[in-house]
Amino acid sequence: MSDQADVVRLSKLRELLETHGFQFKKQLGQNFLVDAHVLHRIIDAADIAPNDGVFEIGPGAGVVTQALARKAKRVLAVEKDRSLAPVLGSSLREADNIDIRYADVLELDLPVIWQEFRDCDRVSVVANLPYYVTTPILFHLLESGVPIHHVVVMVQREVAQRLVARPGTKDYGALTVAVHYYAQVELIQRVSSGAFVPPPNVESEVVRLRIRSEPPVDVSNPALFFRVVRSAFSMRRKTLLNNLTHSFQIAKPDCETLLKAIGIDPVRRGETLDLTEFADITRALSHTLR
Ligand SMILES: C[S@@+](CC[C@H](N)C(=O)[O-])C[C@H]1O[C@@H](n2cnc3c(N)ncnc32)[C@H](O)[C@@H]1O
Repeated sequence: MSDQADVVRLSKLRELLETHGFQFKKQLGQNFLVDAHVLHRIIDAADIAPNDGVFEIGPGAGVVTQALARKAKRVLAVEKDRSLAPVLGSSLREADNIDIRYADVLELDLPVIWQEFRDCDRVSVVANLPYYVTTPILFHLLESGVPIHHVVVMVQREVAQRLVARPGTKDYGALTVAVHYYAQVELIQRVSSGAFVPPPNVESEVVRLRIRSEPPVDVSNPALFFRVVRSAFSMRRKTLLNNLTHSFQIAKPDCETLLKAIGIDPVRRGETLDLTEFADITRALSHTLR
């Protein structure tokens, strides 16, 4: 179906929801997309080939789902709100390559779900995310170990800025470092609140995460790497030395020697360190903690 069909469908969204007596649930982050231009930017960014699978989180009324199904081999979408079943049953009735599961995505065993994409060349994740669970969902995906090509997601603009922040800036934090460990992040499109029904009270942004095949830094112990990152940002105004000694229970002089040995000034703040420096600290600490 054509792009024009999306415009028509979007204009009928309210009618479809009313027909089925659907009530929006704010607590589930239900802000449905009604802007055809933004929809097409999402689909373009997902760059789906005919033999690809797509995992969609939160199909809502199925607007993004339908557009994805026109490009992909199969779409598996997981929706927490069962009351959307009649709406989705009606909006997706013509597609035979869409499978909807009613579940909380955070409770799904993703390696098991990925089995269903066995016959697909690549699998991407696409979602207009429910903002109240953005970070847990991103980590559920990234830490699952399943092979993901791209993740194209609509997030709150504030989160998008944190994802692309540079060391030494106020937006740079544990989320930035952790996501960069797994992926390269690109900003795709700023989206105003008028693109949704009902409009959220924050601005949004579409971002694309290109999942790395290998981490960008050599970290022999990823669990320790993430502990170091969390520790460095645990008290932002404290020095690296203070945060690390507190989290890892090492004597201050020993920690100072360790940091100096790898060329890192102990009085720096965690927010000034880049990924390579976090990796250096992890390796040094793994010898000390042995
Ligand atoms: C921002 S809306 C997006 C709806 C639709 N994709 C669109 O773009 O119009 C987020 C959707 O995620 C669903 N949702 C919320 N929490 C969820 C969870 N934990 N697991 C799966 N779906 C969830 C909501 O019910 C809602 O349909």
